[in-house]
Amino acid sequence: MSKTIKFTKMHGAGNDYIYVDTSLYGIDNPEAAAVKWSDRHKGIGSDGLVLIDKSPIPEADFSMRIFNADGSEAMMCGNASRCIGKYLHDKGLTDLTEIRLLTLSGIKTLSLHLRVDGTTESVTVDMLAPTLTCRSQLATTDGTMTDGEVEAGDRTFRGTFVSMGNPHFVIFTDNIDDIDIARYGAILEHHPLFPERCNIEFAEVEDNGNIRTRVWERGSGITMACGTGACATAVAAALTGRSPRHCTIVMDGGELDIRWDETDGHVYKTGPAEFVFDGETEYT
Ligand SMILES: N[C@@H](CCC[C@H](N)C(=O)O)C(=O)O
Repeated sequence: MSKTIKFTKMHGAGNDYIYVDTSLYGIDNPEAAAVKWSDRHKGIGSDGLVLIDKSPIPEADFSMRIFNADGSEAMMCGNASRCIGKYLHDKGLTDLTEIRLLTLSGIKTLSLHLRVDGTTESVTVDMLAPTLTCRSQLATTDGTMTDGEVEAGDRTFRGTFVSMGNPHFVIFTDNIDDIDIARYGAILEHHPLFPERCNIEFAEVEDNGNIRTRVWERGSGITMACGTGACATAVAAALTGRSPRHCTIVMDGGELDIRWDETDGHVYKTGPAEFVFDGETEYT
């Protein structure tokens, strides 16, 4: 039987998702809904689907699940987590301005920065500590790779593996605008080095110290920004001596401020969160 689902379209630095409050609207098959609704021609159009609910455990306030446009579920989404903060606060679902969000990669704290009219302008997310050794996500003998060589079709790239819960491979280059992101991103996403597939970031340090980054996301392809990808890029840049631990990542859809704290080892990500529109759709 078909039912009407209310949803909200939001974006963080151009990384756009469809948000559904599953405490109101149950979605039995989120994988299929993500594929159908994300379609930019025949659906609503998005980089994926995000489900928001109350937390099932007392240590967190709310929970999220994220499905890419191909229906695959990811452990975490940095841009969506900021949008969830705005969604919950600006729709009056919570008075909290520090929200503990349960994700598949742990509880992330969202700190909301409000405008004078009380709406949310930007959000800082404590993304917890990056993981640099992960044998399930990286098939090297020790589960690490820093500036290692990887072949992709007719090219060899050097890159660094960083997991922010989800896997990232960060490639620094001097000619970012000349790289065919669609071609090499797709090859690298499915490279045997990455048993769970991988998100791929191509990055270039600019003269002013900002890091220009273009993204190929696992399960969604080229996106305008990736929050976990921005964190992974900043961590890879600091690890390899290309940048201090606090930097600005400039993506096609906007800028994210990333700080890898020396004391607690956590990565703090600050950036915009925007409503696009509310809508409803039939769900069968
Ligand atoms: N856009 C996201 C990450 C979404 C999941 C990713 N494609 C994956 O499969 O790991 C972000 O902002 O972090």
